[in-house]
Amino acid sequence: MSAAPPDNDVLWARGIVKSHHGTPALREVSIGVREGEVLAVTGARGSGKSTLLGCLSAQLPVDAGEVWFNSSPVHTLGRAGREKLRRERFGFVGSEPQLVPELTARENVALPLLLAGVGHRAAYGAADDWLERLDVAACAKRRPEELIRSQCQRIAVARALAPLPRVVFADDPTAPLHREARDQVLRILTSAARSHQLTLVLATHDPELARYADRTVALVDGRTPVPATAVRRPAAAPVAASH
Ligand SMILES: Nc1ncnc2c1ncn2[C@@H]1O[C@H](COP(=O)(O)OP(=O)(O)OP(=O)(O)O)[C@@H](O)[C@H]1O
Repeated sequence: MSAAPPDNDVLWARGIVKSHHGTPALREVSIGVREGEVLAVTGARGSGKSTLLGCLSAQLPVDAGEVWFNSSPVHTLGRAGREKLRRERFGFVGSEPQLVPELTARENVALPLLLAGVGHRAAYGAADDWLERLDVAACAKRRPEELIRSQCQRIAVARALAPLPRVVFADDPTAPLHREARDQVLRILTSAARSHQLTLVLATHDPELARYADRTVALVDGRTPVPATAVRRPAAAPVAASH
């Protein structure tokens, strides 16, 4: 029997164990993510970052341990319950943009809003807004095949943020970007999260990118050797959500 999750933790996990086809990826990881914080999960390749984000975001069922979202258990949900939670509360940006190839940039960003029942005008209005913020408004009517990878990745970020999910999970989101675009996308992602009180969990193998986070948790070989002492970033001047 475990303790109840603290009230101010939007995500809370205790003793998560997860293997992929017999390969251990997480070995009793415990972590709390506070409401509205930007948390960086760092670690070398293969240290378990993607698996941890998968377990916290209800994409992967855990083998053992507990995951709670908003003081409700996630580890006891079946596939349908996890899908509903992901659709309604979470946004996801991966290292590949994974846009729908048949749709334009604007349609890709509007899609999750339309699927959630938002009206046509409001959904496309929000899509235009977020494309503008991510500096890809000029791509609105183009399909992914007509765009370069870094433009597609900005569109994927716009798509994740437009529905204003409670938590955004970003798994190495700047992998396809060169340095300048990388910094811009991370600034927009983190400042948008802060200005809209979204919680952002950012996995990266690049410890330099942790400077964008409020707090960092390091994974080593599927464990968190420095659990709660997590490095706290000094308060920084807020960055505007749009530019
Ligand atoms: N689908 C899979 N099948 C088998 N093993 C897997 C699978 N996914 C991950 N693993 C293994 O689980 C461990 C953790 O992988 P994970 O992708 O979570 O780490 P990571 O820190 O995100 O790595 P990277 O930075 O390369 O994405 C590694 O040993 C990896 O090889």
